[in-house]
Amino acid sequence: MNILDRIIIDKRREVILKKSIIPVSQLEASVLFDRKTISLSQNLKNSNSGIIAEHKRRSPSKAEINYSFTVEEVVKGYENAGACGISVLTDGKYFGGSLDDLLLARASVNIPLLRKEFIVDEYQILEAKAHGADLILLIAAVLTRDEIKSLSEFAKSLDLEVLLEVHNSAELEKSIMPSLDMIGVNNRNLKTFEVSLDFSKQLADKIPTDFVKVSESGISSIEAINELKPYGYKGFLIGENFMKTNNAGESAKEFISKL
Ligand SMILES: O=C(O)c1ccccc1NCC(=O)[C@H](O)[C@H](O)COP(=O)(O)O
Repeated sequence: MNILDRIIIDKRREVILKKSIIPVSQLEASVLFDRKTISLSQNLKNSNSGIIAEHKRRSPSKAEINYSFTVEEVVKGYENAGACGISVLTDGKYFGGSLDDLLLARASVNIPLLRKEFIVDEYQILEAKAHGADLILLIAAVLTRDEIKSLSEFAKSLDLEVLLEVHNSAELEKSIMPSLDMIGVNNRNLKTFEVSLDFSKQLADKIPTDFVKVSESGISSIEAINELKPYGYKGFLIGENFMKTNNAGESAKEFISKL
């Protein structure tokens, strides 16, 4: 079984357990539930840099990345660097993240926050809203078209934007629908961990112009961004390249200043 399938099996179990402990009414009672969200897609359209910086402690493709800074320090550093938005990984088992990370990030910055999670159930979207997210990620590789439709429409009903992630043309073709805001091409194959910017380049023309295009993963140089921009990409999701340094915020600042 590949890692993505394993993550999804664990995630479905986790959601069942969480639902039995924290009722929806408790999520809806969060003071953040009625908060007006901030649009990442608008920020990306109006930005020259387009950087979405990620808080990522570790990942299945790389054991530990960085533990020396607090969530607050990292996300404030990203905001100060001029990032358009921040992605916060909330999966615990494989990425060492949590919903508390999202909450701490929300309390620290005023730019859009993506709940980076393996979403398989509306409950996780309610959690995202209750913990201060502005947008959610849906991964086409693990969802049917009907699931993408119902989950994205549910997110939109809560005023959350939706970033749909694809890795190949079959995933893209099955997923295009009006309830998405941004389409992200993951340069990392989540089943084999192969990374190549060619995935973004090959799919670019197939993404309808109504969606903001985001290139995700494996981006570590200004040259990579300059290569991707002519393909219409407005957003660039970067995690490891910043988090592996001894100061993620400063590293993002130096990177963005060169764009
Ligand atoms: O990063 C992984 O190893 C990974 C493995 C399995 C599923 C998802 C995974 N990553 C999530 C992401 O999408 C990345 O963290 C994000 O795009 C940033 O990538 P990078 O800049 O390469 O850290």
